[in-house]
Amino acid sequence: MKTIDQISFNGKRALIRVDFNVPLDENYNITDDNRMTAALPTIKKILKDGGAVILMSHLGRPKDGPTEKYSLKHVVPHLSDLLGQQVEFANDCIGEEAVTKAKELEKGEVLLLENLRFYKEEEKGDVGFAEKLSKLGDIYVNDAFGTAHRAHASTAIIAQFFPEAKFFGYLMAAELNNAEKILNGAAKPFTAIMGGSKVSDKILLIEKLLEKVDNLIIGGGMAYTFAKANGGNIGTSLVELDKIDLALSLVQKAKDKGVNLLLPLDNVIADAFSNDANTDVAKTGEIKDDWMGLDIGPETAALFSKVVEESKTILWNGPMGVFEMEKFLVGTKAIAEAVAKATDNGAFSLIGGGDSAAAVAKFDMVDDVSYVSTGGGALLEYMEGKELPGVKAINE
Ligand SMILES: Nc1ncnc2c1ncn2[C@@H]1O[C@H](COP(=O)(O)OP(=O)(O)OP(=O)(O)O)[C@@H](O)[C@H]1O
Ligand SMILES: O=C(O)[C@H](O)COP(=O)(O)O
Repeated sequence: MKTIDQISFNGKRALIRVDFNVPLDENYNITDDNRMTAALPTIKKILKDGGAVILMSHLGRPKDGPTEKYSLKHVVPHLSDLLGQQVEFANDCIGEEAVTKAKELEKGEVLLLENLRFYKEEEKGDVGFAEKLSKLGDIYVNDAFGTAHRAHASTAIIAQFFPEAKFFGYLMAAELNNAEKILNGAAKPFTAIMGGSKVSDKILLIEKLLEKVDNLIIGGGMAYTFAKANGGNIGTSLVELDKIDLALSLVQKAKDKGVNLLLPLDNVIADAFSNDANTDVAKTGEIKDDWMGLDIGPETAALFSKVVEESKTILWNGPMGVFEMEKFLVGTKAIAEAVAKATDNGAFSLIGGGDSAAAVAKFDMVDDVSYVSTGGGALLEYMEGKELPGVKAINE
């Protein structure tokens, strides 16, 4: 793997694509900085070598050019704190200001460019735009694992302008190495825990995992499509009616492959999608009309936890319930505790990005699992066996 360990950045300007697409609250405070802290080792190595750093990223999905809400200037104070030095900011990612500021950077200094997606050329993978960006640095480093599944100007197209000077950052290398431990050579028993809102987002991954795992646990909103497929009453729970046949075929496939497929036995149900709702516990398939399942029930949590605790490799993607609300986080927390226990007993545990990572962070358990990925969609696509454009661009 071509990583930044292979060169010295002394006297060079490194143009680093990072994924600082972090959640911000209404006052522009960063509510989860995992993606920023994860990029620090790469930045620090380059500065220590005697290089200068130019960071580029997207934030959100702006549709109409420059928008206050999506400005990366909001992350400058926190990034400066994390690095222990003032980070410069360019109000545009290309153009005169960016060029001048990049050129004037001294050894050990850091410049952050404004949101790349203020130009529609970024998502289009425009070659001319990529070329303009490429002029800002001597060496291109891709450390944006979270965006590696996008063939955008800054994540993939730009690499052609650095045929001899393109490298993976440490975060990218760590993400790929950890994903590899799951994909190839997972110690058994191997358990995958799938949750979250929709089956449709995870079909390909589930199919791929059926080839590899011993146990497949399905919880969260997606479990109700399976419950419905089995003919039960699910009340007003989340369901994808057009995926019922698919759910049945996945159950059959699991049987054919000898995979132990575990679905919820009971559920915490509520009479409204609210933390103030009345709650009860119902067996799967026996949810009252007008009530909805918002978490796995206690019997299920105990069953899932037992299987997880006995595992040697664990992949977890998607919460077991609506963990954002206090009343419905118990199931997700029980699973997090089981994963932590297994990890303590020597298992390798990888937490997929997005909401499962947010849940583990909320429970303050990030250090109790083996690895929390910064990738949401990127990790899913990598696990599905797809070649990520951001990875391919450095490798070829
Ligand atoms: N029973 C349920 N009913 C409704 N929503 C649910 C239920 N269980 C979980 N959810 C919601 O599903 C959401 C997470 O689903 P998603 O598919 O996005 O998960 P993820 O894969 O972890 O996240 P990401 O896609 O960001 O990587 C959470 O906001 C959670 O509240
Ligand atoms: O949050 C993510 O998954 C990445 O930053 C990619 O963002 P995108 O889905 O808007 O391309």
